[in-house]
Amino acid sequence: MALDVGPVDAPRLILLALLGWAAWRVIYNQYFHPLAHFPGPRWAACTRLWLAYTEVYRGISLSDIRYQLHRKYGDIVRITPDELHFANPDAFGDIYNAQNKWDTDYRLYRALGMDAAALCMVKYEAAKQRKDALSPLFSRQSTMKMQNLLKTKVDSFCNALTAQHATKAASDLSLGFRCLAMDVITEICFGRSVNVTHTHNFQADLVLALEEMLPVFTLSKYSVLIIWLLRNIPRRLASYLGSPRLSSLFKFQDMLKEQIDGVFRDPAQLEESLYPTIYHQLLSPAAHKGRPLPSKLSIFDEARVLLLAGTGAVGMSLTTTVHYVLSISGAQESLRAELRAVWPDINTPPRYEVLEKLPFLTAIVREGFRLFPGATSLPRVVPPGGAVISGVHIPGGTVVGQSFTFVQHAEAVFSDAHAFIPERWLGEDAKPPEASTLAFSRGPKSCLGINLAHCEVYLVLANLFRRFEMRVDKSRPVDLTYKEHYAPSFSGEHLHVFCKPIKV
Ligand code: HEM
Repeated sequence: MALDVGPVDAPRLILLALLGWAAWRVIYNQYFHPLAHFPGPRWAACTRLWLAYTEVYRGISLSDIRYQLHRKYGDIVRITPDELHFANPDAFGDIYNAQNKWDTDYRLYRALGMDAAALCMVKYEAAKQRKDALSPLFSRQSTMKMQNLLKTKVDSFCNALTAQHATKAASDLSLGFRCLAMDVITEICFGRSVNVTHTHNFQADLVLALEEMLPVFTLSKYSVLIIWLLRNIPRRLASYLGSPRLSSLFKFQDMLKEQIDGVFRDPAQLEESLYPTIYHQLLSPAAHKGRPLPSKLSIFDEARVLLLAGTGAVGMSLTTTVHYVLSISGAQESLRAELRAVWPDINTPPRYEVLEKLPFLTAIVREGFRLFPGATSLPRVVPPGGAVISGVHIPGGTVVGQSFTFVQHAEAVFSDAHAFIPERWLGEDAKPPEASTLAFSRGPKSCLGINLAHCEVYLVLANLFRRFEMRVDKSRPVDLTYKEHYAPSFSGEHLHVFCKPIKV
């Protein structure tokens, strides 16, 4: 006999079917899922909503959640129904290495709302092709060629510090480093610097707007609606919900769109540029080896990723490093003495190639990158055949990851791991240099800007410590506690430093 479903019963039936499906998913995830035997909170195994509740509603940073879970459940924790997180530092190399051509997990990468950029492409092959096209712009050779341009930006930054000191005020270096990094990345990528270093004490709206955007990425991991809004929200509403500063971000995006329209309309204008930009690379048929060139939208997404990636990590790792150097008695004097030996005349700074050979400066750079809480757990999808991670077979399709701090801050790898000890990179028992580049990840999705980041960090530290006597403003003690929103965000008191110029 046919079931007589009237118009009133249909919604009820749909609701019942949905509830039944949800109940079945919970039971399946708990008892029959291939990851059912991995330890973790019961509700985390049932539904992703547990993590959303803990991270978004309770406001606990994902990095803290992971440490708490590993303390309770051991080395491998099931953090959502289909995701495992590893505490054992050996897992890092099993997940992030050049041989693993694994896809990335769409839930994190799509959440950034820039799907058509290499970083957010979840399929290995597509991401690699795009990255290969961009890489020459950020090679070591190319970075060396751009050094004079970097030097100009660092000089402007130092002039801003000098001007601020003339008013007897401390400089907000947390923002200052990000302003400088933003000036550099916009000049290199788009041939047009935003010049935010000139903003009074570095309070640049564009930099602050990027910081305000970070928590949105934590929300968008759990909601497609927010991802949609990221692209489509009316500007007025965004500024109302967020802050008026967002308008500076919108203006910048308009500038990018205009630029992209311009190069599509008249590619010949690229020939006028003094340096190659991302447009030269992304619109070069040779760089794409005969494959179709990216669309306007795709270039726009790439540009936005570069702005984000090239600003925050450089700025925050410099903040971390300078804070620690200034917290060790005598460290800035030792560094200055080393710098003076290769830079006796203050008006004739050495090139990066000289600076990168200085042992103490190098040890400081490495230790700074190690302590910077850099990347979150970057989720990768185990291929269908499964994989062995940390000595355990993990089924295909599992999302796996390890927060970099589980290696960089692990006592088993670095003794007294939370202390800033540049000496661990010096002498006969020195740690191998590659251990300091973990912060840039490993394998096919490792950082595109590693050469540029090193060059910037060396030039900035050398200029700061050779050209200024620095003293922390103790009335405003810095707080480097961070919250994880894809990238870490330092939401506490900024690093304020009196920077007194050195004349000779
Ligand atoms: C201290 C500075 C930096 C650190 C610690 C850092 C770290 C990282 C890490 C860990 C990743 C991997 C992200 C993932 O797999 O999700 C990454 C990717 C990336 N970084 Fe950096 N980064 C830094 C500076 C820069 C700079 C200056 C640029 C500018 C060009 C840049 C551009 C990128 C891009 C475009 C990607 C995506 C690569 C891909 O699509 O596979 N980064 N970075």
